[in-house]
Amino acid sequence: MKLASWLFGKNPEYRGLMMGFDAAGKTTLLYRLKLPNEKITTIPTIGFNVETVESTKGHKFTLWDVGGMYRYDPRDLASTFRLMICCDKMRPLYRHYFQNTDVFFFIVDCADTCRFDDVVPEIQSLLNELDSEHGKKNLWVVLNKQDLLPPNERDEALKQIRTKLEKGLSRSVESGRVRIFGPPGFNAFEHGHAAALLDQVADAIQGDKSPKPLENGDKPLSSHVGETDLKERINENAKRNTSSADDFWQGFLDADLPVWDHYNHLRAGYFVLLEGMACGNTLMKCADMFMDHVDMLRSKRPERFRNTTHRTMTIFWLFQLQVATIRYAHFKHLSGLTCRDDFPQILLHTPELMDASLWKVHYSKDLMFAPNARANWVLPDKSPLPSIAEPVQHESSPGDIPHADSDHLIRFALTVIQSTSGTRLRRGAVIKHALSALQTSIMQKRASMPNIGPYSETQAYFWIQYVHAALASLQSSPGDGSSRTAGWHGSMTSLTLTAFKSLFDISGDEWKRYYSPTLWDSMQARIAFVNPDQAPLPGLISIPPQSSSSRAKLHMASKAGLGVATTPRMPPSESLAVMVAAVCDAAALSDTDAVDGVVKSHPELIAFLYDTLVANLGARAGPDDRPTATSKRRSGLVEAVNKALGVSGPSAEGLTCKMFWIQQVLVAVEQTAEQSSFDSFMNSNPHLAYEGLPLMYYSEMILNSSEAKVVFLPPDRRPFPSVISGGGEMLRLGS
Ligand SMILES: Nc1nc2c(ncn2[C@@H]2O[C@H](COP(=O)(O)OP(=O)(O)OP(=O)(O)O)[C@@H](O)[C@H]2O)c(=O)[nH]1
Ligand SMILES: [Mg+2]
Repeated sequence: MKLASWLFGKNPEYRGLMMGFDAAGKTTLLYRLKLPNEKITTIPTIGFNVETVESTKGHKFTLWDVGGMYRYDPRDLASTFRLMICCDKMRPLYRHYFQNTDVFFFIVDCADTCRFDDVVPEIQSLLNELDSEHGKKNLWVVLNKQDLLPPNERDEALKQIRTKLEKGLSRSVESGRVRIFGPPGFNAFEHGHAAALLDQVADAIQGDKSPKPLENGDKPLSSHVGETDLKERINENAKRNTSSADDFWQGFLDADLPVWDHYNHLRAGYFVLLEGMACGNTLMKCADMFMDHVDMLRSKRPERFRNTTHRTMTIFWLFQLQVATIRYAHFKHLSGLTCRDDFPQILLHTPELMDASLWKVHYSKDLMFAPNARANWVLPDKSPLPSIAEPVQHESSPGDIPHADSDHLIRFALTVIQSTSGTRLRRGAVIKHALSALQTSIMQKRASMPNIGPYSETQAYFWIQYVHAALASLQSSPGDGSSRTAGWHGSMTSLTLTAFKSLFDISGDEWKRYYSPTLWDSMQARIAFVNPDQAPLPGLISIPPQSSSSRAKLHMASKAGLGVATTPRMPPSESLAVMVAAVCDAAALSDTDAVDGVVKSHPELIAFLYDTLVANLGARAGPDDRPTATSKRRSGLVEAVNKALGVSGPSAEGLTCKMFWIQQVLVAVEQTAEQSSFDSFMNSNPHLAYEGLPLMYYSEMILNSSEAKVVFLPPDRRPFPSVISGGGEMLRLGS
């Protein structure tokens, strides 16, 4: 069983943080350690790089390379950008970087004499920061770029640098807290030098016997109260609360619960999770549902339901319930979801939940009761939240329908309708664009899967019409909805293929009512759309009585995070093709719209970022890029990113989200041929069209935190791509 770590939560290795002024060589050093034999070209790090590297003695280090932690110089354009993302707004969040870090590096550019006077004060303020918050930690000052010192002056220059550091940081150097590392000639390009650094650090850590490597494993939640006590309380409550699950839920909806205590809070929260996730809602949405309910209870029965809503507290408990539910399901080897009646058993499996003060393990009182935490979701400041166990990925999720060869067409159609309804995109244009991509994708698929039929324009259009008719019934007004929607209240846009097929009981043979097999498979039908010969195409399709809406709900809840498969995967190529078509159409439509940086949808966001970044990026890195040659490009990049950061709109909320997309588009721009048009750029980088991409890197909890809005948080699911290969050379991008 693999474990997803939770923001800096658990790592089997030592954790190191690389800091220093811009262009000191942090990224170069990191990638020299990671890729000993490759040419390394860098551009300024936007946010972070993170890599796991191994010392020659086999010690693993997860190294974070944080771009630019230095002061603001108004003459230097680059630092404007740094200031914005890294200094003022970053300071309160240093704790997120420092937490669980075993060793710190401060990389110094020995050839940068202009800024050398700033090095000691910078390190000093860093040490103060570490002192106050993180106890005694080791800091290694690395004397880099010695190859740039003139050979005949090198020894003298190095001596001066060392003396300055030792004087300025005398107490810390004497106590061994600060160690200076800089054997003669040290430079980040040489792997031998970098490897020697890591070995010394590993030796020092071993010698100190501390810090110890972080534990791996699924540690239980910790609580202030004993487990036996908690279990007793759970059993007592379960005995007292004998109402059936349905009666309890009805009582909650009608504000008619006899007691509103911690146990019933949890029970109601668990029911809301089951209900909300079955409609494809995220945990954040479930929290909204819960708070709406509680508001309603309070307004109906203020004497019984007193507590006012608190967003962080609500999300904290719902998340705990989600984790406990998943753990219980794994423990019991349940293939599907838990049900309402499992509640007491889930609690008994994770009794800590019964401790109403469990939040104190993770949050300080000051943080929890601050107005910001009441109104927004904030990340814990004391200890990370528990990790969600990530099960082995099963090929089929619960409720999955065996793969049929028509699935790819149905999925294609579903994505067309989902991506275009409610937008101002031209469905016709998107379909036209997407069909040619579909044609290519089918041709590729047929090479390995001969059971897939050849591309047919008629078949593709038929399914678009059919899916459209089905989804139209979900959008019908609530009055007539009850008969047609068979109790389905989920969102149309989050419906997965499996859930959709379950809901409408689709087998893949539906076309037979409309087309004769001869016409359906004819060459004529492949080339262009032909009208049906058996019955006119449907305009509206109701959910059939034999529909398995419960299976659909099960599948949605599982996908939303209450069952198996917690890390999302990339959509299949036919869906991506539609999304690419939508982005290209948005770009064609938005000639003037996004000039002020206001984008209304994801496609508009990508089109805007592409325009902004490509227009401002300037010349690309050449094969001979060394410090001076890259400086122009560095400031061009910073300017481009600054402009791109001006974007706003629902798809670009918060700094983490913006920076994520900027980074993704930048990497793609660097990888794509210079002269390519926007359409071919998108066809080469279809992942950019997928709005859910951030969730492949970030958990929902991080991405939706109020911290993620104001600072750029590192991903907790997987590192950003930071390697670019093009024209035979590797370019390292600051993540
Ligand atoms: N000659 C020489 N150049 C180096 C050395 N280390 C890095 N460089 C160059 O210095 C420039 C900056 O290096 P980076 O590794 O990007 O610097 P950084 O510290 O990551 O910079 P930011 O990401 O902006 O904080 C690049 O052009 C590197 O090729 C070194 O030891 N010797
Ligand atoms: Mg860097």
